[in-house]
Amino acid sequence: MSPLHEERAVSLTEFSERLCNHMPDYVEINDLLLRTIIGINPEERVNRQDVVINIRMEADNRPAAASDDIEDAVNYRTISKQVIELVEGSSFLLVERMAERIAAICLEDERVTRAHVRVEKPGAVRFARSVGVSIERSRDDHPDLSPPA
Ligand SMILES: Nc1nc2c(c(=O)[nH]1)N=C([C@H](O)[C@@H](O)CO)CN2
Repeated sequence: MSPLHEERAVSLTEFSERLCNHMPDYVEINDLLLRTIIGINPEERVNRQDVVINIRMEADNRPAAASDDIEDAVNYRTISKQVIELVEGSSFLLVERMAERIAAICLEDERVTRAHVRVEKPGAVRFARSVGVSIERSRDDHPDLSPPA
């Protein structure tokens, strides 16, 4: 192999190692406990119940770390307020629909490349601590959203 090709091969190897080893940054909202109408059973349609929401948003945290300016951060307080407004004002039948709508809120911030959302209903099923769903959605799953920043 010529020196030029060997050099290029090394850089491709290094590139793939960096790509495979790159751990994303996250902004997290943990154990957001809200009460809402959620469920398919008649009593769930009239009585509010607890839901526990966990959110992990992939976003490059380095700009905010460098500037120490909240404007450069995905503000978890802003996202939390939007999620609280959605959930407390909703009456979804399934936790899947709630999780999808929460992921869409997260991805409205163009710095968020991927949203991990878990929605749980504590005590909704007898003998289980909680039941629920976990989803991961990227900007590609929402073509109507702007491309990554
Ligand atoms: N995959 C799902 N299964 C079930 C849901 C749900 O939202 N997603 N909901 C129910 C009931 O509302 C249950 O939470 C209370 O009996 C059952 N299965």
